[in-house]
Amino acid sequence: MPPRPPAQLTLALLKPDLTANSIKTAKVFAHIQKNEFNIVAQKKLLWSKRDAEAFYGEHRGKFFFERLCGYMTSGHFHALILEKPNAIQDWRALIGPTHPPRARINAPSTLRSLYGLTDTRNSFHGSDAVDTAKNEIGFFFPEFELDRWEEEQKHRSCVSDTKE
Ligand SMILES: Nc1nc2c(ncn2[C@H]2C[C@H](O)[C@@H](COP(=O)(O)OP(=O)(O)OP(=O)(O)O)O2)c(=O)[nH]1
Ligand SMILES: Nc1ncnc2c1ncn2[C@@H]1O[C@H](COP(=O)(O)OP(=O)(O)O)[C@@H](O)[C@H]1O
Ligand SMILES: [Mg+2]
Repeated sequence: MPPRPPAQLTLALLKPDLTANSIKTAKVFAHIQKNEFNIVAQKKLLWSKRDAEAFYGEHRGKFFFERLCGYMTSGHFHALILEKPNAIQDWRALIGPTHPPRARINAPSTLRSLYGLTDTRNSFHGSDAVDTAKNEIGFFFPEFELDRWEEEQKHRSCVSDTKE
């Protein structure tokens, strides 16, 4: 039996346009399960403008920054911690390219292709790297004990190694 690859965490958002539609939201949770992501934590929240500007600070000054913050404060949305081997890369691959109109041409089976509306209202977010995921998990889930989770991963891999 090959050793079990280590699990990884990523921060996923189901943005307000999607969360407002309970049928589409249920379908997305089914996609998450079908793609074998484990939901380690989840919350539904409503952002202030300050929250949105803090999270998307890297885009301050870009032409779409105001409309992005307006979109992200337009309603409640889901924040999830997803766990899977290669969770960061797999979730980014599942949601697809940033712009849904292009995704519908280049990546038609991705979630942004299926559910995204426009370049700004693209319905999903996924952390883009290990450090980003750590920061974004801390941003949404300050109560989540990431160090403890990492210790548990080390223990799990030791146990599975000794079983080999
Ligand atoms: N470089 C640049 N691109 C722009 C500007 N304004 C709009 N665009 C781009 C953004 C989108 O990729 C595309 C369509 O713009 P829209 O105003 O329809 O924005 P978007 O598609 O994000 O729709 P939405 O804001 O959700 O209503 O054109 C701009 O001032 N500079
Ligand atoms: N050219 C654009 N026009 C409108 N909105 C954009 C554009 N580029 C990015 N955005 C919005 O800003 C968010 C963050 O952008 P970025 O980090 O580049 O993409 P991603 O969310 O795929 O990592 C995007 O999810 C989208 O909502
Ligand atoms: Mg990004």
